[in-house]
Amino acid sequence: MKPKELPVRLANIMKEFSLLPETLLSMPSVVEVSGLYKQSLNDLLLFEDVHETNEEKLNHIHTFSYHHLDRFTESLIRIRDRHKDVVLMTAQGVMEMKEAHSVNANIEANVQYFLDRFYMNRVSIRMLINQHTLLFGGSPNTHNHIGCIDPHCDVIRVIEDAYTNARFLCDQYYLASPELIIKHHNERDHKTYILKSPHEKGNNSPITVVYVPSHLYHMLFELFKNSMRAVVEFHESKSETLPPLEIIVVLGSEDLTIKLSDQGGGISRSLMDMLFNYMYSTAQPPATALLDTPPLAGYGYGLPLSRLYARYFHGDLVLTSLEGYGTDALIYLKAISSEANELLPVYNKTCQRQYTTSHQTNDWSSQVNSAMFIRPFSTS
Ligand SMILES: O=S(=O)(c1ccc(O)cc1O)N1Cc2ccccc2C1
Repeated sequence: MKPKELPVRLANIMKEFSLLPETLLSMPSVVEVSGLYKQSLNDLLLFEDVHETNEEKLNHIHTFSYHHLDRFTESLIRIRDRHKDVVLMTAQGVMEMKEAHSVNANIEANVQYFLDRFYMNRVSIRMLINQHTLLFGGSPNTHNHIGCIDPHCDVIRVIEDAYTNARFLCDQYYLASPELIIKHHNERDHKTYILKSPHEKGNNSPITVVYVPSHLYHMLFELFKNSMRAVVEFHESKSETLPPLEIIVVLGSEDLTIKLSDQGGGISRSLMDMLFNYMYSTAQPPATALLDTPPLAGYGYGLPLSRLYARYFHGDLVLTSLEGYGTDALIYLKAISSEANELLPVYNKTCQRQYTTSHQTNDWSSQVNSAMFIRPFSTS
């Protein structure tokens, strides 16, 4: 890791903090988060000079830097631990703001823009810290992982783990849970394999990708929770057997796509945007009642954060819903590792303009033109 990478990323997002609407910046939880970042930046700056030494101190630095490296790694671990509740704290700050002030579309747009970049910045900082502590922290290397990156991440296995754990939660709370059918299609050998039940081991070559298993798990666990809840609640009054979830994994030449389909009744287009909106996901209006009773409560940020994990390595997470029937959730990953570099927020004029310009009001309007709705007399 370039020695200045971490302080640069911390400093970038701290500068952006200062552009936030005062109504959010002044919230107690946000003030506390800002304090954590200042503290952590100061911790890192203590190591600033270690890398800039002239020749004659080099020998001294060698012994010192080994000792220093330990202190540097310890400092990173302390920073990672200090920031472990930042997502919850900022969500609390959003909640405090909604209770204390009226929020207009402009503030909502700024909060959405900021939190996407703030959480992406945080994912990248935690990634750097984990890489450093795993590579230099002395812990034994888990079977040729590079830090937290698995060069042969077995997608089906992570799907099975996420399904099993989400299903356990679902059974505990609803005393029922849908089955899962897994299909996978490999562009290279043009065959589609169907695994009826997840524990059945297919004898075909596993679909693997260079990825961070914990990121993939986080996304899948979130999607399984949503789909299981949807299927159980949509069908419980119908006392039918629950329709199974279906997953298809397709390894293409550029994309590795995972599509999870449920028959959970879906969601209307007008509500869909709320699922990724930090302001709605932290509020308690009926709209989020959909997704915030136990055991899925407290996962209000689950979808926006999962989408950030997907986008961090230039992938994406997309929902398409058929209201009244069910929802497809698609995770797109880069099939080629060289394409999967980090996607980082950049602090520049464009970003500053985002906070300073007021968002244009709607420049489309819906006209009811009665002439269009005059039915021709029916001939039937
Ligand atoms: O909005 S959803 O279509 C939905 C959203 C995301 C997802 O991953 C899967 C989904 O199915 N859906 C979530 C949910 C919860 C309780 C009752 C009904 C529903 C409908």
